[in-house]
Amino acid sequence: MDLFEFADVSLRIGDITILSHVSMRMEPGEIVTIVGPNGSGKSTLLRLLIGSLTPSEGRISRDRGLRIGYVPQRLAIDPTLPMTAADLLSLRRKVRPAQIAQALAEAGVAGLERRQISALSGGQLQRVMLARALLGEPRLLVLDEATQGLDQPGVAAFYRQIEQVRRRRGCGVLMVSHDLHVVMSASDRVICLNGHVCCQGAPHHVASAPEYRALFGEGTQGALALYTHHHDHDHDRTRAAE
Ligand SMILES: Nc1ncnc2c1ncn2[C@@H]1O[C@H](COP(=O)(O)OP(=O)(O)OP(=O)(O)O)[C@@H](O)[C@H]1O
Repeated sequence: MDLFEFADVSLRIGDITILSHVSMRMEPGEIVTIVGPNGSGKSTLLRLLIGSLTPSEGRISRDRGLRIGYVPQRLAIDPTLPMTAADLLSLRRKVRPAQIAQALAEAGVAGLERRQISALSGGQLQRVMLARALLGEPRLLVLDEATQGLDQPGVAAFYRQIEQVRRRRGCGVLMVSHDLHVVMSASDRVICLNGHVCCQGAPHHVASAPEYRALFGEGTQGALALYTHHHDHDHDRTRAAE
């Protein structure tokens, strides 16, 4: 059974069509990355998946009892509040100190229980957020630009951590990222979104596209190369005016 399936899902808010006829599915243990330009609906798709938005049309089915661990773009609470990493991990559920220690270790930040959130580096904070998601024993990890603000080595290290988690737990990983040159190597499949699914496939197919190679290494422009790969259709027909 797939972890989840989107069948011809559209989302409109007011007069604006944000997502149009999106169909996708994920198998257990897969790492899938969603790329696309700003405003292309990536975060909206994740919100539909975790159930905080409902489709206007189409159907989203999730495997029975699917537990999703969500790592947001940034912390929704003030990071300067006096709060330790252990406090953050205990906010939503009652957890034993041993569970906290184990989750932090698995996320690559062992021993930081008593550290104030305000004293964590960006990379450490993202790992604490990952630890928080792992506490729910997810079968699917969902990461929304979780490496924003990290430097290049920090980004690469974070994705290595994610791969380790996947290897150890066998959970699926769905992520939105602009760090295409890094996530390409870590992903089983890449989906390019621009209000609808433009193209998708194995990273090596995408990486061999001349458009991609021409732009490879030019930071987030790599995402643009992927986005133009196999581009044989007109976006204006499926997007409402923004
Ligand atoms: N609640 C809302 N009401 C109206 N428009 C919305 C709402 N939420 C999102 N949008 C619009 O939907 C579009 C897609 O937004 P979304 O945040 O999903 O894009 P994104 O691909 O994640 O962008 P980015 O790469 O900049 O994070 C944008 O044009 C945004 O303005």
